[in-house]
Amino acid sequence: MGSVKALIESTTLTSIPPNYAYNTTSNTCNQQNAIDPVELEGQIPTIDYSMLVSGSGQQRSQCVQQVGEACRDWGFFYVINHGVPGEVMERMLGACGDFFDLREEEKREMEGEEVLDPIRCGTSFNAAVEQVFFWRDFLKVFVHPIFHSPDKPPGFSDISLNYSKKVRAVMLELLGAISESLGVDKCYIEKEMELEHGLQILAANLYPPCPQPELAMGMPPHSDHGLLTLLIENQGHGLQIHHNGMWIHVNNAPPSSFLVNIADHLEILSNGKYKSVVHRAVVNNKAARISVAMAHGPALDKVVEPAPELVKNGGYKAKYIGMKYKDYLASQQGSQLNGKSCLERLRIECEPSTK
Ligand SMILES: O=C(O)CCC(=O)C(=O)O
Ligand SMILES: [Fe+2]
Repeated sequence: MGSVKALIESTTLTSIPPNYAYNTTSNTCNQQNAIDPVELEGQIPTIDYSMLVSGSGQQRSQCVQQVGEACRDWGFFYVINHGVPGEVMERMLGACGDFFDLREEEKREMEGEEVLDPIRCGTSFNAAVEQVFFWRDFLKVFVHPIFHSPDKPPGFSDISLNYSKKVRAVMLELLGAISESLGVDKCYIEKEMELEHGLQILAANLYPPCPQPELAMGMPPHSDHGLLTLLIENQGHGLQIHHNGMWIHVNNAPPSSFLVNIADHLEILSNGKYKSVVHRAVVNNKAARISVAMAHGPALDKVVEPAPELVKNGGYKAKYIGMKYKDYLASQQGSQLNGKSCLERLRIECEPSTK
């Protein structure tokens, strides 16, 4: 199937083809889709990363507490002063733009066949199983534990290697703070999830300008697999997160910040103390939007289940059954993306224990 980029460049579109019409009554009459977005500005918490790595003891523990509150109350937060230079982020976004500018035949060589192929590009989310397509082209590359890269465009490999390493260091420090905020040792998540062999996926999204943005959808409501996602974008006005029953526009990112979100396997590991958050990407009719989401998960063969220490600390029974990360990934990426449906299948209904 051709990319959305090729579609809009092949002709002058004044309306979207019917198979991209997502926002029809049959699709939006249920669940989160029906709720109008409500703008709440400046509320997503901001974490000053420098306090974690170079603050005084007191500043650091204050920051760990803020991280814990952001995870508990929002599941999304900005990270500033993280030490990754703004130009490294810009170059990464630029290289992804150059990738999407490759000729269709060049991109087709990198389509991939299986959801676990280390380099995969395409359009929509999983066009093989979808009836309605999303206004989105994507590139997904496994960059850890083994680094992969498309061999085009020139420079992509160096830029993505440098970016991936820098983001990984930030992610590990954040997971350290998250571990501490859960009352366990700083290295707890890193060790338990075998992050030395952890999967890291660079996922680049292109949302070309759309003639009928109110009808199309860039990415449907979903939560991310893995532990933590760090996102950057070339412009705001696209991402929305579902918070307290409302859709919130995310468009006031502090300059050069990462937007970090809790993903499904941190919800499982923390036994639901920190929850992954449903989000979606809408499109606009003015300019192409590019986002680069760096997803960080455990080792592919790791069975993720609620951590015994965290189950006990909370005085609750395990709320999720364990599943191998690889199997979860294959199941989520190989079907239609639909809210938290994949995670819900692992949920155990249980009452608080009496002890
Ligand atoms: O483009 C965005 O802002 C969201 C992308 C996203 O949710 C994802 O890649 O999982
Ligand atoms: Fe996402």
